[in-house]
Amino acid sequence: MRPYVYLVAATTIDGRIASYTGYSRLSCPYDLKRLHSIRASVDAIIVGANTAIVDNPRLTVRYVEGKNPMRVLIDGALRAPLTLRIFDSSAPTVVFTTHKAPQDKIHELQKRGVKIYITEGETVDPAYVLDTLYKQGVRKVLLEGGGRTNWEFLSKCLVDEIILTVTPYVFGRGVSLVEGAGFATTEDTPFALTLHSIKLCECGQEVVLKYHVSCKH
Ligand SMILES: NC(=O)C1=CN([C@@H]2O[C@H](COP(=O)(O)OP(=O)(O)OC[C@H]3O[C@@H](n4cnc5c(N)ncnc54)[C@H](O)[C@@H]3O)[C@@H](O)[C@H]2O)C=CC1
Ligand SMILES: Nc1nc(O)c(N)c(N[C@@H]2O[C@H](COP(=O)(O)O)[C@@H](O)[C@H]2O)n1
Repeated sequence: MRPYVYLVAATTIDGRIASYTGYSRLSCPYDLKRLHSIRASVDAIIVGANTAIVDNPRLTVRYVEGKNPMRVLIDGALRAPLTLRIFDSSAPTVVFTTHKAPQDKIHELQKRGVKIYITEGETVDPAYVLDTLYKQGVRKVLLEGGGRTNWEFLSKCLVDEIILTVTPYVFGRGVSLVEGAGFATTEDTPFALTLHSIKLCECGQEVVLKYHVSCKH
């Protein structure tokens, strides 16, 4: 058993979630409200190290009423500086890392109440992350990127729903919604997407697409 996983992001029309400089503020206020409603409905939010470092996000519920979910950072080498907001006391934070993590950083975070899982291997197995969270009572997870982390979960068929807001911008290069080794053809994906709904955002300029993800095998 594992939690239900929503992958939520805002992209440009050329499929980028960030520009080549890391700029990623794409969503309008209505879309941010939608994002925060999803945050309020889940038990945990997962982000990768680059998102934590580049954006320094709070990952809290602010634009709607609701409880802050647990924040989960996947950071194989524990590169995230201790000064990041994700390590403040506004919500519980859990880190999944590997033997590459510096010991002094681990101890400092543990002192602050951050739960650290040091997993075997060179990278963190996303299935292990979900299994561990499930055992802690987490039933719904919001995967908030970035591209590499989205790949880690999606390529292993560990996403159930994708909620994508397409915004009226073009970056030309930057970080794609999913950043990994890639698939050669549409046949090669281990999953299939089914369009569930299309909604024009209240701002009139953004389109919210919902896809259900099913595993082929
Ligand atoms: N527009 C949007 O909706 C969003 C945009 N972003 C943007 O995405 C960009 C970051 O995306 P990426 O560079 O693709 O990085 P990322 O945020 O996915 O982080 C990748 C890093 O996380 C760690 N990591 C992830 N999975 C791991 C695993 N299985 N094992 C070990 N370590 C693992 C590694 O350190 C890896 O280098 C940022 O610029 C951010 O602003 C992020 C979220 C949403
Ligand atoms: N859905 C969505 N739309 C955007 O335009 C975004 N830039 C993001 N980014 C995600 O939100 C995090 C920032 O969260 P806080 O406002 O600091 O709580 C950022 O790190 C991405 O995960 N998402």
